[in-house]
Amino acid sequence: MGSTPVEYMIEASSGAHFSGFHMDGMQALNSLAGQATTSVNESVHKQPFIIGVAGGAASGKTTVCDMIIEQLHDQRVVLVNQDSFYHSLTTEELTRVHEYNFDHPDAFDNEKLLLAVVMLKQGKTVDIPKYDFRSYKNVVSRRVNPSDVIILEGILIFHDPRVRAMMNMKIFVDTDADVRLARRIRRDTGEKGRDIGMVLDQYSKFVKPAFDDFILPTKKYADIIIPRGGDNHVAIDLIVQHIRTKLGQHDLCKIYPNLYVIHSTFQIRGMHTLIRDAQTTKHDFIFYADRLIRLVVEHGLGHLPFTEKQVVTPTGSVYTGVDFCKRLCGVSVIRSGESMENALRACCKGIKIGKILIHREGDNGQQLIYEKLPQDISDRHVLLLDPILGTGNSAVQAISLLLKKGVPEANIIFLNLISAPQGVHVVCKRFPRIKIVTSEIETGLNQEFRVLPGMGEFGDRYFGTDDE
Ligand SMILES: Nc1ncnc2c1ncn2[C@@H]1O[C@H](COP(=O)(O)OP(=O)(O)O)[C@@H](O)[C@H]1O
Ligand SMILES: Nc1ccn([C@@H]2O[C@H](COP(=O)(O)O)[C@@H](O)[C@H]2O)c(=O)n1
Ligand SMILES: [Mg+2]
Repeated sequence: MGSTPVEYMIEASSGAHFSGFHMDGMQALNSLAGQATTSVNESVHKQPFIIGVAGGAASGKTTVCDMIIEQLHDQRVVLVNQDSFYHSLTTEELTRVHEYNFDHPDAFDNEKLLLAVVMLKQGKTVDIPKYDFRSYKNVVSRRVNPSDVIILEGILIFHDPRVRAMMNMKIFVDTDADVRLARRIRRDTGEKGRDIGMVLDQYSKFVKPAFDDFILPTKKYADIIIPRGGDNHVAIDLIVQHIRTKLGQHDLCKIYPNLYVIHSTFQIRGMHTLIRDAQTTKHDFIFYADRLIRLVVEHGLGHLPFTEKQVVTPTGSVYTGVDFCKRLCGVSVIRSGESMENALRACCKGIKIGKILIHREGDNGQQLIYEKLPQDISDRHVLLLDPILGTGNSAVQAISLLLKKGVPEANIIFLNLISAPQGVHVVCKRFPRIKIVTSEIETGLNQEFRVLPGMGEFGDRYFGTDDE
């Protein structure tokens, strides 16, 4: 697998945190440092979803993994077993194999495992050794191709914090010790052709103590603990559902839990196709932009807090519902943001709407020119309106002003029609508690800081101030 230092590989992979947008991630950092330079990354690669499955020996890990793989039949899934990374025994060790502790973390080549996971995470092909339980050696290797889902399975797969950190989901299979022992005896005497006395000796000398000392302490890292292993169909269904949702999500949503991209449908794609088309008439542009804006606004309102409310229906029955949040207001970033005001007014009768004007000089120098905000804005939830999030520089100015006015960061919902990854990184990193709701994530920015593929100057097209 070459001799590239693992630390370097991890660093590159933790571009993983800018998943799918490695270069753009770096550029976002530059932007953060006030030097917004961005271009479209041509070598975008989608990050795989990495699942770790740990648990005692014979707890049912492989069985659970097989069931997940079967249910994810339409995805590219690869299973990597920690067993593959057992050190081959030397001739000396082979003569005293009954004294060898296969359940200790040192029994594995942890660096090799780490490197393999880093490479798979980066979408690279990797050769994984195959371990033979009868000869106690790595005999051959198999080629593993990049996949959408990578499942890492093994008794101590949560042991190394570097491997753990690369996992998107951690599962611990929790099976009673007696059941594990009974299964182990059956498996080792059958499949591995071992003597029952040897199996029991190994269990009391190494397997049980190592479970208590090394495996059980990693249970705390699990996101999901599955009792009854493969018999727990509900847990497996839920896990598969979650993986499917995550795979369908934009990679940025995996990094920033407060970024919400509205669920795409062919209607939504169709509307985007129309408003992005340079040939679309002004009338159609406004019509379809309004439809999309309305969807974003409705989705954004769904993130406001609510209180439970009961009403009596005309049939005399009690309906338990919710009451809308009353303390809210809109703030539009002039001029494009004003295009979103109608949709907000249509959803929230009589809502107060403030305004902010930020002057753009190039795209580095941003200057706040004008603001008119409700006096009691600090007591309100704020829907900040701007159809396009590009570099994130104007957004940072606008949000900073709201914070200065006393609006809690968590009370701000930033509504966009389209958002560039660079802007998302900048805003989400600087203001991790605000929510961004958008209808599509763009590819990137061009040299002039224009969003790509974008839809041109939104304000000009919407308000009819472009040349035509
Ligand atoms: N729910 C179950 N009921 C009965 N036998 C099971 C169950 N789950 C696993 N087994 C059996 O127990 C043994 C160990 O299961 P496996 O999934 O290989 O565990 P692990 O990968 O954790 O070592 C296998 O022989 C398997 O067929
Ligand atoms: N040569 C070996 C290598 C490992 N073991 C045992 O396998 C167990 C881990 O495998 P699971 O599929 O059960 O996770 C572990 O308890 C080792 O003791 C072995 O017996 N011989
Ligand atoms: Mg197994």
